[in-house]
Amino acid sequence: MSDPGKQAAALAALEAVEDGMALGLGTGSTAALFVDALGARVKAGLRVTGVPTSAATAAQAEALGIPLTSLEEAGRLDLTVDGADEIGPGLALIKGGGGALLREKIVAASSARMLVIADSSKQVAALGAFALPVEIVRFGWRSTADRVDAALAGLGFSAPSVVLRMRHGAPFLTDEGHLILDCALGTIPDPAALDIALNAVTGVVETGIFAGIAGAAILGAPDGSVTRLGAA
Ligand SMILES: O=C(CO)[C@H](O)[C@H](O)COP(=O)(O)O
Repeated sequence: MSDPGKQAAALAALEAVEDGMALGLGTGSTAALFVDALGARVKAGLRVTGVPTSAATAAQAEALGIPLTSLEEAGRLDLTVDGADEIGPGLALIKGGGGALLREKIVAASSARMLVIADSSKQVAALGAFALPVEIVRFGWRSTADRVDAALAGLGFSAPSVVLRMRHGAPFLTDEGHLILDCALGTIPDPAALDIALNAVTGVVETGIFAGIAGAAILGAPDGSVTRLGAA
Protein backbone atom coordinates (compact mmCIF):
# COMPACT_ATOMS: atom_id res chain seq x y z
CA MET A 1 0.00 0.00 0.00
CA SER A 2 1.24 3.49 -0.78
CA ASP A 3 2.33 5.94 1.90
CA PRO A 4 -0.82 7.81 3.09
CA GLY A 5 1.10 11.10 3.49
CA LYS A 6 2.42 10.96 -0.07
CA GLN A 7 -0.99 9.91 -1.36
CA ALA A 8 -2.76 12.78 0.46
CA ALA A 9 -0.28 15.36 -0.88
CA ALA A 10 -0.54 13.99 -4.42
CA LEU A 11 -4.35 14.09 -4.39
CA ALA A 12 -4.45 17.60 -2.88
CA ALA A 13 -2.17 18.83 -5.69
CA LEU A 14 -4.85 17.95 -8.23
CA GLU A 15 -6.81 20.97 -6.97
CA ALA A 16 -4.14 23.21 -8.53
CA VAL A 17 -4.64 21.67 -11.97
CA GLU A 18 -6.97 23.48 -14.37
CA ASP A 19 -8.36 22.44 -17.73
CA GLY A 20 -6.03 23.38 -20.58
CA MET A 21 -2.87 23.60 -18.49
CA ALA A 22 0.60 22.61 -19.66
CA LEU A 23 2.12 20.68 -16.76
CA GLY A 24 5.61 19.64 -15.72
CA LEU A 25 5.41 16.08 -14.41
CA GLY A 26 7.91 15.23 -11.68
CA THR A 27 9.77 12.05 -10.87
CA GLY A 28 9.78 9.76 -7.82
CA SER A 29 7.23 7.83 -5.81
CA THR A 30 5.17 10.88 -4.74
CA ALA A 31 5.15 12.40 -8.21
CA ALA A 32 4.09 8.99 -9.55
CA LEU A 33 1.02 9.05 -7.27
CA PHE A 34 0.15 12.48 -8.68
CA VAL A 35 0.58 11.22 -12.25
CA ASP A 36 -1.68 8.26 -11.46
CA ALA A 37 -4.38 10.58 -10.11
CA LEU A 38 -3.94 12.94 -13.06
CA GLY A 39 -4.33 10.02 -15.44
CA ALA A 40 -7.71 9.21 -13.88
CA ARG A 41 -8.81 12.83 -14.33
CA VAL A 42 -7.66 12.82 -17.97
CA LYS A 43 -9.63 9.65 -18.54
CA ALA A 44 -12.66 11.49 -17.13
CA GLY A 45 -12.22 14.35 -19.62
CA LEU A 46 -9.64 16.79 -18.21
CA ARG A 47 -7.56 18.30 -21.02
CA VAL A 48 -3.89 18.88 -20.12
CA THR A 49 -0.52 18.31 -21.72
CA GLY A 50 2.49 17.10 -19.78
CA VAL A 51 6.24 17.48 -20.03
CA PRO A 52 7.82 14.56 -18.14
CA THR A 53 11.02 15.00 -16.14
CA SER A 54 12.29 11.46 -16.72
CA ALA A 55 11.93 8.47 -18.98
CA ALA A 56 10.17 6.67 -16.12
CA THR A 57 7.54 9.40 -15.77
CA ALA A 58 7.12 9.56 -19.56
CA ALA A 59 6.42 5.83 -19.67
CA GLN A 60 3.94 6.05 -16.78
CA ALA A 61 2.08 9.06 -18.23
CA GLU A 62 1.96 7.51 -21.68
CA ALA A 63 0.48 4.30 -20.29
CA LEU A 64 -2.21 6.38 -18.53
CA GLY A 65 -3.13 8.26 -21.71
CA ILE A 66 -1.85 11.67 -20.55
CA PRO A 67 -0.90 13.64 -23.69
CA LEU A 68 2.82 14.46 -23.61
CA THR A 69 4.88 17.05 -25.39
CA SER A 70 8.39 18.49 -25.29
CA LEU A 71 9.44 21.65 -23.52
CA GLU A 72 10.20 23.13 -26.93
CA GLU A 73 6.66 22.49 -28.11
CA ALA A 74 5.01 23.55 -24.87
CA GLY A 75 6.99 26.73 -24.27
CA ARG A 76 6.30 28.11 -20.79
CA LEU A 77 4.52 25.62 -18.54
CA ASP A 78 1.69 26.64 -16.22
CA LEU A 79 2.58 24.39 -13.31
CA THR A 80 5.10 21.73 -12.33
CA VAL A 81 4.22 19.22 -9.62
CA ASP A 82 7.18 17.30 -8.22
CA GLY A 83 8.46 15.63 -5.06
CA ALA A 84 11.52 16.46 -2.97
CA ASP A 85 14.01 14.75 -0.72
CA GLU A 86 14.12 17.66 1.73
CA ILE A 87 12.11 20.85 2.07
CA GLY A 88 13.85 23.55 4.08
CA PRO A 89 13.13 27.14 5.10
CA GLY A 90 11.98 29.37 2.25
CA LEU A 91 10.97 26.27 0.27
CA ALA A 92 14.61 25.56 -0.59
CA LEU A 93 14.81 21.92 -1.66
CA ILE A 94 17.17 19.03 -2.08
CA LYS A 95 16.12 16.91 -5.05
CA GLY A 96 17.73 14.18 -7.09
CA GLY A 97 17.32 11.14 -4.88
CA GLY A 98 15.79 9.52 -7.94
CA GLY A 99 18.50 10.89 -10.23
CA ALA A 100 16.28 13.17 -12.31
CA LEU A 101 17.45 16.49 -10.87
CA LEU A 102 18.70 18.04 -14.12
CA ARG A 103 15.52 17.58 -16.12
CA GLU A 104 13.49 18.37 -13.00
CA LYS A 105 15.27 21.70 -12.58
CA ILE A 106 14.95 22.62 -16.25
CA VAL A 107 11.24 21.82 -16.24
CA ALA A 108 10.60 23.65 -12.95
CA ALA A 109 12.56 26.68 -14.15
CA SER A 110 10.38 26.71 -17.27
CA SER A 111 7.17 26.78 -15.26
CA ALA A 112 5.16 29.69 -13.95
CA ARG A 113 4.81 27.76 -10.70
CA MET A 114 6.41 24.77 -8.99
CA LEU A 115 4.29 22.92 -6.45
CA VAL A 116 6.16 20.42 -4.26
CA ILE A 117 4.37 17.38 -2.90
CA ALA A 118 5.82 15.24 -0.14
CA ASP A 119 5.10 13.38 3.05
CA SER A 120 5.58 15.56 6.09
CA SER A 121 8.85 13.86 7.10
CA LYS A 122 10.56 15.71 4.24
CA GLN A 123 10.23 19.10 5.96
CA VAL A 124 13.46 19.99 7.78
CA ALA A 125 14.78 22.95 9.79
CA ALA A 126 17.90 23.06 7.61
CA LEU A 127 18.85 21.21 4.43
CA GLY A 128 21.73 18.74 4.43
CA ALA A 129 20.88 15.56 6.32
CA PHE A 130 20.04 14.05 2.89
CA ALA A 131 23.24 13.70 0.85
CA LEU A 132 23.19 16.37 -1.87
CA PRO A 133 23.10 14.88 -5.40
CA VAL A 134 25.41 16.68 -7.85
CA GLU A 135 25.19 15.72 -11.54
CA ILE A 136 28.56 15.68 -13.34
CA VAL A 137 29.80 14.71 -16.80
CA ARG A 138 31.36 11.28 -17.22
CA PHE A 139 34.61 12.49 -18.78
CA GLY A 140 37.26 12.94 -16.09
CA TRP A 141 34.75 12.31 -13.32
CA ARG A 142 37.39 11.63 -10.67
CA SER A 143 39.00 15.01 -11.21
CA THR A 144 35.56 16.66 -11.03
CA ALA A 145 34.86 14.78 -7.78
CA ASP A 146 38.17 16.08 -6.38
CA ARG A 147 37.26 19.65 -7.38
CA VAL A 148 33.82 19.30 -5.79
CA ASP A 149 35.48 17.97 -2.63
CA ALA A 150 37.95 20.90 -2.59
CA ALA A 151 35.17 23.43 -3.23
CA LEU A 152 33.15 22.02 -0.33
CA ALA A 153 36.17 22.13 1.98
CA GLY A 154 36.81 25.73 0.86
CA LEU A 155 33.23 26.61 1.76
CA GLY A 156 33.80 25.35 5.29
CA PHE A 157 32.21 21.89 5.14
CA SER A 158 34.38 19.80 7.42
CA ALA A 159 35.23 16.37 5.99
CA PRO A 160 32.53 16.26 3.31
CA SER A 161 31.93 12.80 1.88
CA VAL A 162 31.65 12.79 -1.93
CA VAL A 163 30.58 9.42 -3.31
CA LEU A 164 29.88 8.29 -6.86
CA ARG A 165 26.33 6.90 -7.02
CA MET A 166 26.24 3.25 -8.03
CA ARG A 167 23.40 0.98 -9.13
CA HIS A 168 23.62 -2.77 -9.58
CA GLY A 169 27.42 -2.65 -9.30
CA ALA A 170 27.92 0.00 -12.00
CA PRO A 171 27.91 3.81 -11.93
CA PHE A 172 24.35 5.18 -12.00
CA LEU A 173 23.66 7.02 -15.26
CA THR A 174 21.08 9.77 -15.49
CA ASP A 175 18.63 10.09 -18.40
CA GLU A 176 21.10 12.62 -19.84
CA GLY A 177 23.96 10.10 -19.59
CA HIS A 178 25.73 11.82 -16.69
CA LEU A 179 26.98 10.59 -13.31
CA ILE A 180 25.87 11.63 -9.84
CA LEU A 181 28.01 12.45 -6.81
CA ASP A 182 26.17 12.14 -3.50
CA CYS A 183 27.68 14.68 -1.12
CA ALA A 184 27.06 14.12 2.60
CA LEU A 185 27.39 17.57 4.13
CA GLY A 186 25.57 17.57 7.46
CA THR A 187 23.99 21.01 7.43
CA ILE A 188 23.81 23.48 4.54
CA PRO A 189 23.66 27.00 6.03
CA ASP A 190 23.19 28.82 2.71
CA PRO A 191 21.67 26.56 0.00
CA ALA A 192 21.57 29.25 -2.72
CA ALA A 193 25.25 30.12 -2.25
CA LEU A 194 26.24 26.44 -2.30
CA ASP A 195 24.26 25.90 -5.51
CA ILE A 196 26.09 28.78 -7.19
CA ALA A 197 29.50 27.66 -5.91
CA LEU A 198 29.10 24.05 -7.03
CA ASN A 199 27.71 25.04 -10.41
CA ALA A 200 30.95 26.97 -10.95
CA VAL A 201 33.07 23.81 -10.59
CA THR A 202 34.35 22.53 -13.94
CA GLY A 203 32.63 19.25 -14.83
CA VAL A 204 29.54 19.90 -12.73
CA VAL A 205 26.31 19.96 -14.74
CA GLU A 206 23.79 20.81 -12.00
CA THR A 207 23.11 20.41 -8.30
CA GLY A 208 20.06 19.07 -6.51
CA ILE A 209 19.56 22.33 -4.63
CA PHE A 210 16.41 24.12 -5.77
CA ALA A 211 16.58 27.58 -4.20
CA GLY A 212 14.02 30.22 -5.12
CA ILE A 213 12.26 27.85 -7.53
CA ALA A 214 9.37 26.25 -5.62
CA GLY A 215 6.45 28.56 -4.87
CA ALA A 216 4.40 26.21 -2.71
CA ALA A 217 4.40 22.81 -1.06
CA ILE A 218 1.77 20.37 0.13
CA LEU A 219 2.88 18.07 2.94
CA GLY A 220 0.85 14.96 3.70
CA ALA A 221 0.77 13.51 7.22
CA PRO A 222 0.42 9.79 8.03
CA ASP A 223 -3.22 10.41 9.07
CA GLY A 224 -3.99 11.75 5.59
CA SER A 225 -4.24 15.42 6.57
CA VAL A 226 -2.30 18.01 4.55
CA THR A 227 -0.40 21.18 5.40
CA ARG A 228 0.19 23.85 2.77
CA LEU A 229 3.31 25.99 2.66
CA GLY A 230 3.72 29.07 0.47
CA ALA A 231 1.06 29.95 -2.06
CA ALA A 232 -0.43 26.45 -2.38
O1 LIG B 1 14.04 14.47 -6.83
C1 LIG B 1 13.49 13.43 -7.05
C2 LIG B 1 13.90 12.53 -8.14
O2 LIG B 1 15.06 12.99 -8.76
C3 LIG B 1 12.31 13.03 -6.25
O3 LIG B 1 11.34 14.00 -6.34
C4 LIG B 1 12.75 12.87 -4.82
O4 LIG B 1 13.78 11.91 -4.77
C5 LIG B 1 11.59 12.44 -3.90
O5 LIG B 1 11.20 11.15 -4.23
P1 LIG B 1 10.02 10.39 -3.47
O6 LIG B 1 8.76 11.10 -3.83
O7 LIG B 1 10.09 8.99 -4.02
O8 LIG B 1 10.31 10.45 -2.00
